Amino acid sequence: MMQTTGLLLVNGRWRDGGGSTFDSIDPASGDSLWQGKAANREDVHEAFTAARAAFDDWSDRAHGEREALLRAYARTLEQRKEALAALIAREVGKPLWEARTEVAAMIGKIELSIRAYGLRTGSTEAAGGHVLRHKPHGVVAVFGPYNFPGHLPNGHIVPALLAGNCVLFKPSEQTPAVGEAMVACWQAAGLPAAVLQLLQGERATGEALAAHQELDGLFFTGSSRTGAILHRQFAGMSEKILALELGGNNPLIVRPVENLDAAIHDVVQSAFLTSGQRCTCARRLIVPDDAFGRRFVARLSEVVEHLRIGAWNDEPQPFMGPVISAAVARQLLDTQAGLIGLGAKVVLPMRTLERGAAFVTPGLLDASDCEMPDEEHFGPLLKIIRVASLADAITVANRTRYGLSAGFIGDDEAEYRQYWRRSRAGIVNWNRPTTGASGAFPFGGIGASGNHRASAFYAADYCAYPVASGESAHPQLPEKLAPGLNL
Ligand SMILES: NC(=O)c1ccc[n+]([C@@H]2O[C@H](COP(=O)([O-])OP(=O)(O)OC[C@H]3O[C@@H](n4cnc5c(N)ncnc54)[C@H](O)[C@@H]3O)[C@@H](O)[C@H]2O)c1
Ligand SMILES: O=CCC[C@H](NC(=O)CCC(=O)O)C(=O)O
Repeated sequence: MMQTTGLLLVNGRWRDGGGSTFDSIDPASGDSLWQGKAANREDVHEAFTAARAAFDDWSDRAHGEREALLRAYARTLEQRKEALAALIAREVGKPLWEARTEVAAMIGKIELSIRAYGLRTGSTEAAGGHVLRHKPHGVVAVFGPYNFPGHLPNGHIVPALLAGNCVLFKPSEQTPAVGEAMVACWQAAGLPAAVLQLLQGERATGEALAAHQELDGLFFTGSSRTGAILHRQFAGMSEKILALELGGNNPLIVRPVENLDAAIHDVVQSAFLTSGQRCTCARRLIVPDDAFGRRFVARLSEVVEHLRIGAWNDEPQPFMGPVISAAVARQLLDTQAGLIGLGAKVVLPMRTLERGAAFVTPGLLDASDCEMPDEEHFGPLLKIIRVASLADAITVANRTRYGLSAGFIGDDEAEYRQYWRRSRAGIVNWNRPTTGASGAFPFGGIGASGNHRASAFYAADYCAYPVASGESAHPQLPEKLAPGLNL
């Protein structure tokens, strides 16, 4: 297992924070796996001062030099990949097989970001001495969520550094160990001091970072609730760039298919991968209210009931692990009880396992006859809604203020095209899970799922701003002077 220290990295020095102590708990065992002190306002201020001082040198470096540092970081990740995967798995609770895919995505992000920078934010020249270049914003903060503690902050940090920004990184307070291990990889790769700094902490640290006057931009992945707070906080500050990657209440429409089990597979991957803790997870399954729909739900229930649930290192490996904490498991069970109180019928109950308080089984509720709140329930709880027609399915799918991912399962292409035209989401899939988006494409949502700054391949766009220049090595008189001008 990778060793971590519980320290901050400020101006190239690992040291204690001045704030209160907090722990990271392995959700499977309940053991503390990391303990450290949060960064307080003074720590945050010191990090901003150091980042500002480091910025000119870092942004002046040749682009190729920054690319080389990114590749050195990728090599370090490659060398440490097994240990890093084990740490991710243990801290989040996801199975080792899945944590390995997270590390692979982190490594893959390097070449994708280099390609994206060239295609979306590189330099171009046009006739007449017109040149387009891009410049970094300056000092930016990255706040990460707990469900992908490596891959998602990495998806902001890599393109931000490549563009020449200095970054202050605050991992989720639930996954500080992975945040530390990731920053240690950058340091081992030779990144100069203060170009990337680590500020551990809870909400107060995030608030101090977001409110600092030296901040030029904030790249945030997390809940829509926190995203809305930050959006309000940044109102009237058009000089600061804010990229929000938020949650969803994602619909998945099911229509007749020949291969029932292939369709069930896609639903399970959509709703229960990572114990339902992916922003792209399907939350609402919209099925026909007929014999096919009933057969579909019966088979789904049978398959879901037998999903293997276990700890990250169990053998054989489980499909899914615990949720992030016992507190979150309790909240999910309360949510289930609340929905039942509103009239939802239990198809398969979510319940706690004796294995530990953070282990819950996946639940299925039939919510056809009740008014459900338009909320993201971030866990393995799928609501089923029966509808009479495709038109009704589309109406129900769009009945949300969110717009992250959406899916359509069905053999009829014309029906899918009809849905695609009416859908309101940044990711719309056909006969594929709603999860597992490609890093080679933009990734982001509309509505309450973001602020129109898609990440993944388009992260390059919010990491640099365009500068258009008309250039000439020497002043030159034009062939024709303006009327009334004599030279
Ligand atoms: N769209 C995406 O790309 C994407 C990806 C992963 C997760 N998510 C979403 O993230 C959520 C799960 O992650 P989470 O629970 O860690 O999110 P969260 O919003 O609780 O926390 C995210 C980060 O914000 C910080 N924070 C919380 N309140 C703050 C405040 N008032 N000011 C400044 N910082 C504050 C936290 O400390 C943490 O670092 C889900 O809603 C999920 O859908 C979205
Ligand atoms: O939890 C939210 C992210 C889910 C994940 N999305 C990506 O990995 C986007 C691609 C990228 O950022 O490179 C998914 O779709 O499962």
